[in-house]
Amino acid sequence: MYRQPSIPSSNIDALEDSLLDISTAPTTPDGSLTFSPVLQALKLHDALEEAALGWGEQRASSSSLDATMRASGSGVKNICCVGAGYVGGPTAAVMAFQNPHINVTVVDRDPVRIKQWKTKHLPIYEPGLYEILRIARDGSKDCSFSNEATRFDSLDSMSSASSSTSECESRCGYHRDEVAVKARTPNLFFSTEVSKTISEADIVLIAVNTPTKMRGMGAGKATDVTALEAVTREIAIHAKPGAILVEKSTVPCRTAELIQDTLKVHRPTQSFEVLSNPEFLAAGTAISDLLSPDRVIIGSSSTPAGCRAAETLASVYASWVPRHRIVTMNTWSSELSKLVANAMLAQRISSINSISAICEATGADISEVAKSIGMDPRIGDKYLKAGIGFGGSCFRKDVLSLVYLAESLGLDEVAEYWTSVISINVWQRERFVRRAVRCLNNTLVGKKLAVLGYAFKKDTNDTRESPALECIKLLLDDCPREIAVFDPCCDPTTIKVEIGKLVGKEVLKDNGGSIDVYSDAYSACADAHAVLIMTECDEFKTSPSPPSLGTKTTSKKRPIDPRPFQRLEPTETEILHLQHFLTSTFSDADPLQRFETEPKCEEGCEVCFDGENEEEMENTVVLSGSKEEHGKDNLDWARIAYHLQKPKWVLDGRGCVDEIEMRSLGVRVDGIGRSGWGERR
Ligand SMILES: NC(=O)C1=CN([C@@H]2O[C@H](COP(=O)(O)OP(=O)(O)OC[C@H]3O[C@@H](n4cnc5c(N)ncnc54)[C@H](O)[C@@H]3O)[C@@H](O)[C@H]2O)C=CC1
Ligand SMILES: O=C(O)[C@H]1O[C@H](OP(=O)(O)OP(=O)(O)OC[C@H]2O[C@@H](n3ccc(=O)[nH]c3=O)[C@H](O)[C@@H]2O)[C@H](O)[C@@H](O)[C@@H]1O
Repeated sequence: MYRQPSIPSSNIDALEDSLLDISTAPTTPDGSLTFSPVLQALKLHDALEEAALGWGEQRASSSSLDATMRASGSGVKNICCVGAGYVGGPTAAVMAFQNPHINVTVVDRDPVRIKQWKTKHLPIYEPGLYEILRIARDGSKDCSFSNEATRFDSLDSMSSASSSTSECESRCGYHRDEVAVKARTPNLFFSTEVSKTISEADIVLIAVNTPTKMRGMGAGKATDVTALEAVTREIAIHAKPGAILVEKSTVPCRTAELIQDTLKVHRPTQSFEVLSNPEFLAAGTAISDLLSPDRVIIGSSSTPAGCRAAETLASVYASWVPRHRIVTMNTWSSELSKLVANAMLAQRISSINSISAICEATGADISEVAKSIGMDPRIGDKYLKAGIGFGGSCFRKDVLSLVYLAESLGLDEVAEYWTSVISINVWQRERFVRRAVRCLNNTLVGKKLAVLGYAFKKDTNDTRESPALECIKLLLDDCPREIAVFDPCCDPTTIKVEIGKLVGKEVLKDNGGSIDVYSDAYSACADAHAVLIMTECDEFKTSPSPPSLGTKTTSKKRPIDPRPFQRLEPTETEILHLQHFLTSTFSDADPLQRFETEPKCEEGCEVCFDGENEEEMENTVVLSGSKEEHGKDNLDWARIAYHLQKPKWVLDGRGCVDEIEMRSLGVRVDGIGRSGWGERR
């Protein structure tokens, strides 16, 4: 099911190695169903529609100053983004895509990561990322298409955008506008030449990792700014006079001061502006979040130079973000806003999880409670999905950073309040595992458990701070015969390597332990005494799906044809919108014939070699992973149930399965937030 790009480790010194360990880059699961261009089109559709609408609003209200800024980009020619990770890579790609007149270069000290960004085997998986990268990184050809919307009554006789033109023309007998889109030269680059690229940049974005400090003062809470400090030094030495420095990384409040101090030490006679521009994208929806952000926050000093710098950065965003969504404020507010945004989201999850325990004990149903409270617009329905708690690289670290800040300021009550968000999260996982063990007669000895879902959320291969792993560690204490793990977005080898690293190689089946990782759900579940659902993947859901609350919903509706465009020079967002419509309608990865030839991998590329006939693919333009044309199939629970040991158990940590449907298959369900078998016994 997967093509495994085995990533050789970088050959850099020990300190850097340890920092790179913190910065994990899961591999791209080319074989994942989520790579289907049709699915990607459907998922991005809403974001694009919104972006196009936003442009409508903006066009109606935009000032001539905005228009001038967009056209000129306020003189910005080169942007350098330091850090080619989950934030740096996609952010730079979208910035370059939307600003063809600006060269954006992403630099990283990890040569392996940079090499991956230059090939079709990207180091991270995000729906829609590759299409954007293909245009910005590889350039594009001239293309043209009819400005007439596709007529669905004649779809059968059409196969592409251009054939739709001739069909319509011959039928209606008059000439419609053709839209011509000019070729683009590449303007997105990836490099390991950090200092050289910094020295050429008008704007330097800092998007390096800022994990929790693991030792010394503030260990376990404070932010480790080692990587940020190292980059700041590089910038201080090499940046050209007047360059604007931008914190994209999530940083403690008043970090801009630290950066200014470093700059002053190295360049005492020159002044630089430091902006705070935190990123709010979420894993799995990074591209739609970037294309259509709720807001772009820019913090600056209130001096004229600070405001000018903020305007310059705003002008880069204004190429695709409506001006009213770009909010400027003071630097400290901006830095703090990011921590608070994550803390508030995490707090909602802990709040609903705390209520889930009350539901289990009283007979109330958490999904019904969440639905009813979420209908109050003052509360809203997002981030109210109870489960085994939040994971991911940021919520925990950012809440802890806030706790540390409060403690440093002597605000103990505040620190205690936010600490409880983390405590509930840990407690919730433990509760789930306790319930699972209790359902299985308080013993796991000799039993096989199937774990469905390993990534910290659906639609991503990001496994940092995976709640599943924390639960697996707890389950191991009860000595099960086997824990069989499956995740539709993660590569089994990567999961094994990670478990070996974080828990110990001896726990893996290959080394005589009990954990095995499977590439399909049915083998993982065969003969299991219980199936534990740990990630809210759509594939795991029964039908009809339980009400979905909380996480950003993905539209299942077919994209609509955005034509006719009002102007004969559509924006990149509009062209992308059309491309998604055509891709989903005609299952063609390059319906506008815009893509340049995909970069070839080196001779003997391990990823290509792994099960694929590269020669066959060479002359075809494909989007990475687009060979899977079908959608994500929901699991056949009847098939799984048939092969489970009796009594058949599903322990649902993410509210994925319908209890009545499972009962009809002879399966007992126990889950989060409703009284299940656990209480009835
Ligand atoms: N992952 C996410 O979804 C989000 C992350 N953030 C924040 O963005 C920042 C970056 O996060 P990720 O992209 O997830 O991290 P990451 O770990 O995926 O990427 C960071 C990159 O920085 C590179 N790097 C570190 N030190 C360097 C140096 N001195 N010179 C050159 N390159 C260097 C690393 O090699 C790595 O490739 C963090 O502060 C995080 O809190 C913010 C919003 C979302
Ligand atoms: O700073 C960051 O790194 C990012 O952190 C989160 O994004 P992310 O962690 O990628 O994903 P989320 O969708 O927020 O989910 C986080 C965790 O919460 C869990 N969750 C989410 C929503 C919910 O209702 N219930 C719930 O348990 C998810 O399963 C997942 O484990 C924020 O949503 C982003 O805005 C932010 O930029």
